[in-house]
Amino acid sequence: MTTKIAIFGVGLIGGSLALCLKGKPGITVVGHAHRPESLKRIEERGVVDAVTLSMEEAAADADFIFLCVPVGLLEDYLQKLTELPLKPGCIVTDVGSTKAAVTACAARISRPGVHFIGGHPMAGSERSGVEAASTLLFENAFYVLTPSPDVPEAAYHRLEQLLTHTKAQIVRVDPVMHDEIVGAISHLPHIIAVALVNQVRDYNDGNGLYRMLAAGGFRDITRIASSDPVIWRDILLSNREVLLGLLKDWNREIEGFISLLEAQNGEGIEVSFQKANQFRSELPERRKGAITSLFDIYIDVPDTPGIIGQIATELGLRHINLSNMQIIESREDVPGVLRLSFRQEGEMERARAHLQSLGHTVYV
Ligand SMILES: NC(=O)C1=CN([C@@H]2O[C@H](COP(=O)(O)OP(=O)(O)OC[C@H]3O[C@@H](n4cnc5c(N)ncnc54)[C@H](O)[C@@H]3O)[C@@H](O)[C@H]2O)C=CC1
Ligand SMILES: O=C(O)C(=O)Cc1ccc(O)cc1
Repeated sequence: MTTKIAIFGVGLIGGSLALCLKGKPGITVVGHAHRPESLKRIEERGVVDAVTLSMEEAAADADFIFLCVPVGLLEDYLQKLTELPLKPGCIVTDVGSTKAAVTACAARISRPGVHFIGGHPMAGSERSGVEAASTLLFENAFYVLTPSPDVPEAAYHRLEQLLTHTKAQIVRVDPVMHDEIVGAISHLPHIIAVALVNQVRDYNDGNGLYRMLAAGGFRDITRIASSDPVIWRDILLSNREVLLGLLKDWNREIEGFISLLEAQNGEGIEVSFQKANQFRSELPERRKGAITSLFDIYIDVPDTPGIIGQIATELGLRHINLSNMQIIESREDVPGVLRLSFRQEGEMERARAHLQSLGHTVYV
């Protein structure tokens, strides 16, 4: 007997889930595309066993249905599913970045024999589309599930069991609490990154040096501002109430700094930095959280023409995916330091071993 998985919205997250499940014993993955161009891209990327433009065909006899579309479309998709014949016992889940609204909607339109369990794999990237999908995306990440009290334990465990293929760690959280916490650690930082980039963009209109000198650290801390505008528009609108409260608190934090600076209160500034430093040192070491960290290594590079290209080629020949590279120090009189960033720890380890075998000094 095969287990049929239907994935609606085969983009970054849907495509990555498909890759985790496709080819596993007894599993068939069918993707749903909302337009012919998407269907072609999904076929070309080969992440599913079959892909269709028909919602009915995708949902028919599915044991699990994953809704992986932008948050603003989730309720629409749930509604459309209620109009289709679904297999008795079917589990419907989603991957949206907010959980309160979709869980409430599912409760309103629930029907006997079909179980909705909200989900949020807390891993991703600023990229989108099926081309960016990866089998490794969820490895070691947290995967939040938000079942309502009326979901049978057996259904919850079936989903939990299926998700072991993602190698993520499942965490059960109340949907409202999910939105409050993820609002603070993911959605608010997103707004701050975007606001910061736009502030500097405005300054740059008057002086192009801003953009030129913003390489490196500024680019890193604002990476998430390059994310898909539609995906993030929907997240913000869906978590609006929580975010309005968080932004008021944020204003208070910033007002605090304004007061400290106006009063030239060095001691107060130091106390604020110390408190942040202390709390930050207590954050889990885990490398995968709501905002993805890159895995970095540093190597000394002699001041030899073409050396950077050689290193990139060496990694490319071994199919090691480099996410970013940056020269940290490059002066004629000192050797440079090159930072190489990888999305996966495994890639970083392979790069480190290979570059060491070529005689480079590598620091982590
Ligand atoms: N991007 C990320 O890092 C993460 C995203 N999520 C959530 O996952 C869901 C999907 O996000 P991604 O995979 O990043 O986005 P994506 O843009 O890569 O994929 C979205 C998919 O939905 C499809 N879609 C279906 N109907 C659509 C319509 N009418 N308009 C636009 N697209 C339509 C698109 O064709 C595409 O395949 C969102 O709900 C998002 O909040 C959750 C965790 C991480
Ligand atoms: O690019 C990053 O680091 C992200 O922040 C990815 C991300 C986007 C949305 C989520 O709900 C969870 C993770």
